[in-house]
Parts: sequence; C-alpha cells; structure tokens
Amino acid sequence: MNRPTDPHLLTQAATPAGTTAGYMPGWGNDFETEALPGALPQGMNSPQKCNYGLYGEQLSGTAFTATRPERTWCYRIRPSVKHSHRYEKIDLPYWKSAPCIDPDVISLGQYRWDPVAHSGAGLTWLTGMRTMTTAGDVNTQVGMASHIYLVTESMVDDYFFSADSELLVVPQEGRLRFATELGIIDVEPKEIAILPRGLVYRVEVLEGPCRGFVCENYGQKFELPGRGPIGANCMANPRDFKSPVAAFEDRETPSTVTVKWCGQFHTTKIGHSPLDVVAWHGNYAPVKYDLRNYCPVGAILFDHPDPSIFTVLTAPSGVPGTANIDFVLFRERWMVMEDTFRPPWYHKNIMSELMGNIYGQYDAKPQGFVPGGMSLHNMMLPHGPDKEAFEKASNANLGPDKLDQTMSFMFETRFPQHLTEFAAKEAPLQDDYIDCWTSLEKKFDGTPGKK
Ligand SMILES: O=C(O)Cc1cc(O)ccc1O
Ligand SMILES: [Fe+2]
Repeated sequence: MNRPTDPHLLTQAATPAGTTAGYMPGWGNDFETEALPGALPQGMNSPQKCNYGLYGEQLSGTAFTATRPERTWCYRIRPSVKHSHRYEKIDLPYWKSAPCIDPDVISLGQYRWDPVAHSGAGLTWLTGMRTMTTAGDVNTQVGMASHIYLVTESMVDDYFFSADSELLVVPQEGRLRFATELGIIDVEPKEIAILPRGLVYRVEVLEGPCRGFVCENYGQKFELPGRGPIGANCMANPRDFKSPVAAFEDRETPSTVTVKWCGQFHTTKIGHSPLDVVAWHGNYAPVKYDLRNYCPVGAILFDHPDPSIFTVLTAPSGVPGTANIDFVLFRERWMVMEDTFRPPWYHKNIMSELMGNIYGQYDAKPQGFVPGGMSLHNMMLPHGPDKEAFEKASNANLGPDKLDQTMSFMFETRFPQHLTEFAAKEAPLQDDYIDCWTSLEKKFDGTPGKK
C-alpha cells in the first residue's frame, strides 16, 4: 500500500509494477484494484458475505443488455443508498443544461471570447462552473454543454455526481485533484480527465487559481475513434490512458452529496465520506490522458486534411460517422505540404465547432484567440483564417515548418450550440470578432494566373 500526498490521506492501493504511481494503464480495460489485501472477491461478484464486512455494489454505465456492458463492481464500507435525508433542490444558476434557449440571445453567428477572468470570489467546482453553450436535450440523453470552470476553493465534505453526463475536463490553468469513489486523478494543463456519469467525487485545488474547459456529454460515452486506413498506431494510443488505483477513506463526518439530475441540482446529507470504496473491478472508471502523448498524423505531400484526423475521442450519436461530440486536438506538429494553403480552409460545416485555446497561438487566428479563450462557429456558419493568417500563408516560402507552442482543441457536435445568457452578456465576448474577415479583399480581376 502507498499513500498519496492527499490532505485527507486516502488509503490507496499499491500501483501495478512498472506503471505511473497511482494509476493503471489502458483505455477501457477490465481493471481490478484493492486498497486492502483480499478486499476483492475472487472468481465471483456477490459473495454471501464480503471480506472486511464490505458491501458489494454495481455501478452500471450502460444498459444491462448492451453488447459490451460497461460496469464496475465496488466493495465499499457503506452502500451508496445510505443517505439520511431526502433530496433538496438547490440553485446553481450558472450551470445550465440543454435545452436552454434564451429568446433574447442570438446563437447564430461567429463568436469569440477572451478568457473569463477570476473574480476574486471563492468558487468551487460546483459554484465556479459557467456554462457557455448547450446543445441537444439532457432529458433524451443527446447533445452536450460546454463550460468554463473557475475554481479557487476545494470542496470540503461536499461531494458531487452527475447523473446527466460524463464530464470531459480540459485544464488550462492550475492543478486539480478529483478524489473519486474509484481513486484519485490529478490533472494540470495539457492533460485531460473523464469523469463517468454517476461517479461520486470531490474536487480539490492542488494549485490555484484553476481555469479550464468542460465538455458535458449527455449521450453515449466517449470512445477511441475508429482508425480506418490509419491503422493501429499514432493518434491516441490506448495504453496512455490511466485509471486510478482504488483509494478509500473511512471518515465519519457530516457531509453533503450534490446530484445533477435532468438539469437540476439537489443535495442530500450523509454522515460519512462516500469515498469509501476499498476495492473495485470493472471497465467503467475515471481516466486521465496526457495530451502530449497524442501523435498527430497529417498530410505529408500536399493539401489540408479534415480535422477529424486529429480526433482524440469521439462520442457516437447513433448515426454512424456523425458524432454527438468529437474531441479534436490541434497540437504542435510539422507542416510540410507543398504548394498548399496550409491553415484551415474557409468552410461551412453541418457540425458546430466550439474551440478553446490551452496555450500558444492557433494557426488560423494568430491574434485574438488567446489561451483560456473560446470561439464558436455554429452549424453552417462560414469561418476560416483571419486576414493576417490568409496573407501570411498565401505568400509564405514553403519548407518544413514546425507549428510550435500551440495547443487548441475543438468540441464538435452534430447539434447546434446555443449561447447561454452568461456567454452572451457576462463573459468577455469580442464584439469585433467578425471584423477579422472584413479586410479580406477581392483579388479576382478577370485575368488568369495566381494572385
Ligand atoms: O475552424 C477551425 O479552425 C477548425 C478546423 C480546423 C481545420 O484544420 C479544418 C477544419 C476546421 O473546422
Ligand atoms: Fe471550422
């Protein structure tokens, strides 16, 4: 057994030999981990009595009858159902769910925001979540929401789970710890974490203030994209995803559990920490991934491929090839294409593109799209390089060129994204964003030849 540097000193299982401390490698593996020897039943899930007097409890992330069920068996000090209070509704006015269509807000447009500033107020994972866009419908489990989080304070004796969604967390500033029922995940910028639907956790600030982006996925879980002709290597490799080893605490202290359920928030009281899972096995677990492990594949002779080539994870929608959400990463890479306009081309897209900058400069927008900032190019609305990027790329002497110091991402969904009132009226929206294309001039003069 080893112990993390956690202020609450959760008792943590030993790390499998040869792997990163506190984590087990592999995407969607059927893991098993125990923080006390013999806590995990062998050869069966539901013994008449569990070792150590633990309760067996199953967390199902898919229907029982799914072709490949995703579920985890937990062996815990108390079953989750032991809460002493009915659920009480609470208000978290900045955390919105779809459908959230404000008649006074126009979502049709090209939008860009500067980073939302920290306010000086003490904010937790729950009070610091600021919804920017929503798409689809949380009640029918389709679509998504995008959020910015501004977190300065740890949750103390307060826990949370979302019955509505899995959360894809993309930090941009500061370091966070997700102390979950299934173990501890620490994340910092250039890493991501995924918190499955239904999993209970508290969020602690390891180094603040913390800001980042969240994609709340109401639909089918994120999975690794099919690789098609690319084959088995490059892009995101399964072994680079890490799930935590079991960690538990046996703390009897008045606590609350907040639940997000059909877009509403409720709390209930419990007399102990719910992070009391001593051992677990299964394939439904939180996971982290270092984006620096993403191996981009691209054009090596001419032309600019579709950005789907940079998909890290995809959440299917039921229509093959048309994602509920694609999570796409634009990171450092070499540009080598000959006689090619190398930045993204001008385009309109049936999918809705929400982008965020993690660090550095994005090639299509050398100015104005800054780390911590976001942009939205909604369904079928034209966009592309700004005037500066266009002129530079059209006139550059093309040789091998490293796109360095750059990491942006896209949450791309098949559903139109609606701005929240916060995004339209409170967040630092750049009113002049569309002017970045106004000075693109007519070059056509009726004569042949490249201009
Ligand atoms: O609009 C954007 O900047 C994202 C994007 C990048 C790219 O290389 C191709 C298409 C696309 O939508
Ligand atoms: Fe685009």
